[in-house]
Amino acid sequence: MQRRWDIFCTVVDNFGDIGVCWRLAKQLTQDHNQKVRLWVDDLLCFSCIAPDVNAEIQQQNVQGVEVCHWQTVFLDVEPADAVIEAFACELPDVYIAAMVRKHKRPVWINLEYLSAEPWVAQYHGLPSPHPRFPLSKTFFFPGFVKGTGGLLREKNLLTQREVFDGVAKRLFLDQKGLCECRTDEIRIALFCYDSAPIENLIGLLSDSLNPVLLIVPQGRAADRIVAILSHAASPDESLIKHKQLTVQIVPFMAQNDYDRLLWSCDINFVRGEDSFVRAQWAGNPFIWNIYPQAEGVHWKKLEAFLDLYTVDMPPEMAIAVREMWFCWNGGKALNATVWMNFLALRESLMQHNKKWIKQLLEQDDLVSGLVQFVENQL
Ligand SMILES: Cc1cn([C@H]2C[C@H](O)[C@@H](COP(=O)(O)OP(=O)(O)O[C@H]3O[C@@H](C)[C@H](O)[C@@H](O)[C@H]3O)O2)c(=O)[nH]c1=O
Repeated sequence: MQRRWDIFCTVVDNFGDIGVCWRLAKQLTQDHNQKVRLWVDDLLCFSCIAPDVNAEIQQQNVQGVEVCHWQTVFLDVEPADAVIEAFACELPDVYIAAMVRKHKRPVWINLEYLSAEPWVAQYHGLPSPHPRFPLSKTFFFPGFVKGTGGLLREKNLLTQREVFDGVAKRLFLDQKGLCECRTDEIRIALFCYDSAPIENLIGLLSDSLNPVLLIVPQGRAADRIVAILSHAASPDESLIKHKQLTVQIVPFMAQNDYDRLLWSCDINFVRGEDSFVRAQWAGNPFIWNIYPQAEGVHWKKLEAFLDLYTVDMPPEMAIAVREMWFCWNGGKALNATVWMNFLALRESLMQHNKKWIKQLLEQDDLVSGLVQFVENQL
């Protein structure tokens, strides 16, 4: 049944908050024929991942989703049937009061951050009564195992990814002005935080046995690489060659194109939450730079994911993956042995990732779970 949804998103930092909400809004609209309003407080950040969004327009229709600028003074609007507050952002009081006044109370969901920690399945689906209003919201926890809310996955994602290999891939690379790949060249996409040991990686890739093409979206990591390789920079600074390494700095891409970039590369360095999940659906070897949190809380999350992801790997393979990820997150120095051991696993990781995807497919995707949950409540 077609329901109306309001999704509220505050951009804390980076692109992950709006990245997740935008996918969620699109999937509700396109895969489930729902009517979605997406309230975002930072349209400029949004327009980086969705160039169709005009940061100057307060209310606009983008790919079937009604995009609204969430401003401090919130107008009295009619709440939808289902309301999602993303990542515990606080709904405006005036909106909550309108929810209370509705004859049929909306289903209120707090969509949480993704974690592989075992407690997630226990907390997923728990209600939380509001301290001031006679309403209750439900915690929805995305996750990797049964009993959690699952992961964002469009209905036709894996089919699209399969048919992409071949002509479509070449066309995409061409369109994006990405260098022609030599047969022995390793193509790597790099998206990471400042804390990652980029200097070490650049050194290792420069001395690589094979030529390497490193594709880096504009941003702080790209700036650092330009600084590191300043002696080798070409006049336009978008293509830098140093020994075996070619660095190509590319404009930040629309989200759909970024997916295609992940499908096109031999190895994907990803970060945060959304690109991390997309790298898993891409199926190529990937290395996760986890969002660093105070007091090292993120290490537990990293371990929890690695426990799930490596459990079926032969021990040497599990060790090599753990070592690489540990070093990439600053646990210890990244050296040639760690990198070479990881690189040697490329083929076996492709095979492993096929099994991993199969395992992930055993659970419903996040949006199907949300739609089902809302239908059961209304
Ligand atoms: C590199 C690139 C990314 N993207 C998209 C993919 C994702 O939707 C988004 C990046 O989001 P993430 O991978 O999650 O990384 P992030 O670091 O940008 O976001 C983070 O934000 C913090 C506030 C959260 O606490 C983190 O958990 C995480 O979500 O940007 C593009 O659309 N084009 C690009 O060129």
